[in-house]
Amino acid sequence: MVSGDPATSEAARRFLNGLVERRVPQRIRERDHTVWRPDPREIVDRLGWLDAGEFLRPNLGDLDAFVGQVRSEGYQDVVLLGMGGSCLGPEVLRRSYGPVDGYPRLTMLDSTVPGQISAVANSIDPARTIFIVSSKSGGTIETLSFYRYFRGLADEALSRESAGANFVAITDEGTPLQRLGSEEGFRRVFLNPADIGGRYSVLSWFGMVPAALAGIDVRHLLGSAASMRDQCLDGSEENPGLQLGALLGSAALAGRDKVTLIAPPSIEGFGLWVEQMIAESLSKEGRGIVPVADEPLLAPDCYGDDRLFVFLETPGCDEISAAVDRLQQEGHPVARIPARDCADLGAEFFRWEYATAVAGSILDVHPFDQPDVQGAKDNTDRLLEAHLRAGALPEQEISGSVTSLLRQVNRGDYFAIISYMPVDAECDQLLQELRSRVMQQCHIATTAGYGPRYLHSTGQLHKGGPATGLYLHLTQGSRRDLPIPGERYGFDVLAAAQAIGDFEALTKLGRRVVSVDLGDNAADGLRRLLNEL
Ligand SMILES: O=P(O)(O)OC[C@H]1O[C@H](O)[C@H](O)[C@@H](O)[C@@H]1O
Repeated sequence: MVSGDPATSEAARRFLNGLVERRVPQRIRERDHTVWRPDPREIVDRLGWLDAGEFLRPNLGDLDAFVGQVRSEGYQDVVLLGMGGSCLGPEVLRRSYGPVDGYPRLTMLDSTVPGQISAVANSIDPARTIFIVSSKSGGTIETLSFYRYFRGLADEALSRESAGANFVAITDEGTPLQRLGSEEGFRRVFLNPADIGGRYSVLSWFGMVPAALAGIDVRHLLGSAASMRDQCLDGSEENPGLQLGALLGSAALAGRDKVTLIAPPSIEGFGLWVEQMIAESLSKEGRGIVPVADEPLLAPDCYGDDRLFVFLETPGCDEISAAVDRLQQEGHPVARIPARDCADLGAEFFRWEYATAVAGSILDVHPFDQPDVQGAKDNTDRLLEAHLRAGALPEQEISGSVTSLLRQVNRGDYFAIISYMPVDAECDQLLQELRSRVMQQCHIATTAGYGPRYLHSTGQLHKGGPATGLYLHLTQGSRRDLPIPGERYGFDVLAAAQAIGDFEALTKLGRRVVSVDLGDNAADGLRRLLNEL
């Protein structure tokens, strides 16, 4: 199962035996909540992902008809408005499959930063775009604000009466979004089974509606997931989800709590989804696993002994395979999962969902809740109220420097860059350089996330996981605002309230965090930071 480090391999084998002896696969199949907790709450009503494909299969004809109708009406674009579990799965599919001839182009919006919203708005014709408003709870502030903004654009381009046809919702029954959908004339509201949690929802309507609209073969995805599900029903040591879960859990207990996913470029977006799956499911109560995704792949001596590498190995990724071989030769534990690019994505989604649930049982953490995400949301609400009262937000505290942060590094720490700015290829490249420098100089794991996306993913880890994080919080001062129809604040204020709110949450917990304002030009600001190192 794992090469490079016999101790990690031996421990995983032992835990795997123990799981089989305790009949864990059979008990998961029977929805036995005692696999995780004596209390069934937020467990028995969160295991619907085990059967998501079964729920969808009889509805696929209906989905085909829906997609056929949209295509026949000549829509050019589909924009998915959603956060966290409601958009990361579709984002992996979008990046992995790319545009499909004859189908609308799929775009994702999960940022409140005005520049990002304008970039999406400028790239589409709202009259010829289907907007998918996607939210399990139906009450997520970002998603509903995006809706208001784009509904405003569509109303202007069409008319208030007809623009509803450009909107589709995916949500649970009885949510505010379901009501909004029927009151405001949406083309369709897809109701998802309530027992599927947000981050476990990619193989349900949440993933399959955007995928089908973008021309992705959802039958193939579900078929691939079903074959993995069948293998995960197996009560023996051959169960692939059980094997990965045993490895993740046992390695973390032995101090290898930085699970580093290495994926080939063809499916590299998969890391974004795994990051949320692990961070929100397994990092709480002061312990857990730190997911490391999309990190630069460097020489073996840049890594500490707190790593477990999992390599999704696809044919033809020879350079990456050679670098992974070197890690293994130097004694780093590496698990290799053979994959066939997009063809196996359905199976990998299911394998990691299952393995995460198993690892939760080993680590004695509740894998279906996210108790520390709420704190930053409460801070945001409080700051927005303060803004309404006083007409301004408190200033973002600018504190310390990247070098002062790195002086505090201890063995086993991780360095997390959290940045509130539009996603941009040049900045992505500079952020990767920053991560490389930190890895080379300090030999610690690094992560990078854009705000507010990370709040719905690694935000749980930052606040609820082990206190081993060093946080570089990057903002961009104030920019041109973009109004949110019906609100007394705009997106710039919302994004700033989220940035300040999370900074305050981290500070209050005594986390090591510095905040740096990158100035008007984010790329120049990042280059200044690089010069400091
Ligand atoms: O789908 P929604 O209800 O809008 O939730 C979106 C996201 O919100 C929260 O931050 C949760 O921590 C995430 O797990 C969830 O995916």
